[in-house]
Amino acid sequence: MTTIQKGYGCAFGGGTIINAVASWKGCAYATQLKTYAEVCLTDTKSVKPASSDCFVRGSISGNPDADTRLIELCVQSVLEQFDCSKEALVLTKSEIPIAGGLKSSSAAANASVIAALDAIGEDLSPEEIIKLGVCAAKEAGVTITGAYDDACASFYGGVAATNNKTMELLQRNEFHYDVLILNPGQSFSAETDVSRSVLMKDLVDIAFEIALSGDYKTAMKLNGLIYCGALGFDPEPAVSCMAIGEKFGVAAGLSGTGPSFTALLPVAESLPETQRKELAVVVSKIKENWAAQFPNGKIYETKTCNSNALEESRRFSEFMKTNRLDLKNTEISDLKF
Ligand SMILES: Nc1ncnc2c1ncn2[C@@H]1O[C@H](COP(=O)(O)OP(=O)(O)OP(=O)(O)O)[C@@H](O)[C@H]1O
Ligand SMILES: O=C(O)C1=C[C@@H](O)[C@@H](O)[C@H](O)C1
Repeated sequence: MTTIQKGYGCAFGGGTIINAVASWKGCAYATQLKTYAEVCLTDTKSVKPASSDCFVRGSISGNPDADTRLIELCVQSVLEQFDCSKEALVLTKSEIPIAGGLKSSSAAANASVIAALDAIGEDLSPEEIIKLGVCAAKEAGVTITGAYDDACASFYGGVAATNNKTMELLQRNEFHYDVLILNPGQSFSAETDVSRSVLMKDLVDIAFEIALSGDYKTAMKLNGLIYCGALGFDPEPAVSCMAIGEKFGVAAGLSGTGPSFTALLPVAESLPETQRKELAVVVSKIKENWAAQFPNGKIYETKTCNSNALEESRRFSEFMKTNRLDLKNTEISDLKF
């Protein structure tokens, strides 16, 4: 089997302002945690189909048991759209924990669609790229509403409010915060209780209007408490974090369908020296507090992201191709482009 063309894409993970499961309307923001994808087109029929209708074989670095159907469907859709009869391998490498509520599926979908386009040398509009990934996510069964909100945040960066039923982007803004993430460990975001969430539709609608008014932090706090109530999560990680970060107006809440929580803090570099030091103490205290609550959990320190995934992907592709690298043998920490 010979690889004849390669393509690269990447996209961002994120956090939730409003989970769309209750009312189809959602709002999400992008973080700097990324998923990278590499697509290799091959010139023989030796790629073993993952299922009878699929001529793309996927793998997820470091996660041999994870479900690869989403990325296979993404690449297959691109090849079909351009009548490309080649077979393909798609590999992802990611900083985003899988199925934790941190938009891992949206990032993987956007990254693999972009990588497939790069491999065949074709373009689609941002909207077409996002919708292709959302359709693949629906087909793969990894989403309830299609998660167009997450997909838009992962692609455009910033904060995006959408109607997931009509796949409309209602609002997109720049979003500048430092972000703390608690991933408690267990991952089951696909197994959420939809009917208990829908019970809260009237409350979530109020939170969504608050988000549209631009008060994203209040919307996020409200959304977090509503969904913790509906889904049986203890809101303590969010409340204790906000108590520690009160002086800095820290907002925190459940992300997606859980189990992760995210917190928005002021951008440290934007503060005067003394406050920056105080903020660093607050960050340490939040991390200690979360670690005590979830000894097996993982804590991530990142920032919101306001870059566009397609532009980021072009830089990534050029870096990989110029340096003749392949994703399998390259550490994420070495992807400096
Ligand atoms: N790096 C990745 N590479 C390939 N597929 C991935 C990757 N990350 C996630 N997925 C796919 O997405 C699925 C998880 O989707 P799920 O919606 O449950 O998680 P999430 O997107 O992290 O959560 P949420 O939508 O609540 O933010 C995985 O089972 C896998 O199929
Ligand atoms: O599966 C879905 O449809 C969704 C899952 C979560 O990420 C939510 O945050 C999102 O709004 C919708």
